Amino acid sequence: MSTLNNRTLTIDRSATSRRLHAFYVLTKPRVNTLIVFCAIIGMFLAVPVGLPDPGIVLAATIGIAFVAGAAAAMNCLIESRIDAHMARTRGRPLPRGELSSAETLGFATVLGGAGLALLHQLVNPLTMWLTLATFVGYAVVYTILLKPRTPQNIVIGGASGAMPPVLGWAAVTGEVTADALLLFLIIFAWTPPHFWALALYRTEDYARAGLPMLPVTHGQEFTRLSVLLYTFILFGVTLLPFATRMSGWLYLAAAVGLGLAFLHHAWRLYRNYSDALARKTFRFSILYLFLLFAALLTDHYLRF
Ligand code: HEM
Ligand SMILES: CC(C)=CCC/C(C)=C/CC/C(C)=C/COP(=O)(O)OP(=O)(O)O
Repeated sequence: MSTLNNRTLTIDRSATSRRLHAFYVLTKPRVNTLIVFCAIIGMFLAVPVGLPDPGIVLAATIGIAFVAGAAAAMNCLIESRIDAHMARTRGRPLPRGELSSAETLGFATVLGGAGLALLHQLVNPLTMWLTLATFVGYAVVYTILLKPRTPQNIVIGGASGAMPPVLGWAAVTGEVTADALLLFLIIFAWTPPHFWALALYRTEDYARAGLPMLPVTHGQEFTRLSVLLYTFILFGVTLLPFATRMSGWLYLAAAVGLGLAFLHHAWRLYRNYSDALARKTFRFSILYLFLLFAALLTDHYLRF
């Protein structure tokens, strides 16, 4: 009898941990780690000398992470049918039937509500409103309105992905300055080459799901050219923090080095396409953004 009870307990426990893991997957934890990292860098860059208030940093980080997780869960809910058609996404909790729509909606509401309350009570109302606007920008404007309608979906929708450093900045200063907008601009220009590199080697997936991504609507060659053009724009935009004296020589060296490496990937992709190269370029885009923001932070503290 006691053996049976033990076994039932073990099965229950593993069922519970599977469900907890499914909720965790809904928040797109890997994407959101970089999103939150960029928000934290925004918090540190916003303070001219010294460190931001650790209590604000902690509350803002948790608040932004919760709302970003809720936005990802809403995206999974809205796109569960589309996700079922794509090899990359069909293993997500909703298409697999691990979680119901009601559970996902409940989870996103509680997580997002908790994040917004935290931002309002422990950070400041401006950050709460900007984070809410970012949530709506991703879950509604991008996911519902733009993504199924236009290949410019990620160019326009990228504005919400570019918000995290602005949110971090607003959290510690209570305002949004021109320097914060430069950080926005960097992620905004980075998003098209980041996403289109992936879309190039996932074109069949997107075509099957009926989504008008650039390689589906305008073909591979036009997309490769677009990646190259946006990587040039990104290169120019990343020089602005140095040009405006927001950042110094160390940052400039990193921006030029990383920018040339990104251009090298984009150029090779343009001249000599392969899925493997597109995958490599996509992976590099992530490393690039991480290192560029790390360079902004290092430069900020080594100059003082
Ligand atoms: C509208 C803007 C964006 C679009 C459409 C987009 C699209 C995508 C897609 C489709 C993936 C593959 C995800 C998967 O297979 O689960 C991905 C991965 C990723 N994205 Fe983005 N992205 C955007 C903005 C951003 C931003 C702003 C960041 C960070 C600041 C970011 C960071 C990442 C990271 C770290 C991954 C890798 C995830 C992994 O390894 O599983 N993305 N992105
Ligand atoms: C509140 C806050 C900071 C929110 C930030 C959330 C945000 C704007 C995320 C953008 C990055 C992202 C998850 C893209 C996935 O694109 P996709 O949804 O087209 O990818 P999929 O096909 O994998 O679902």
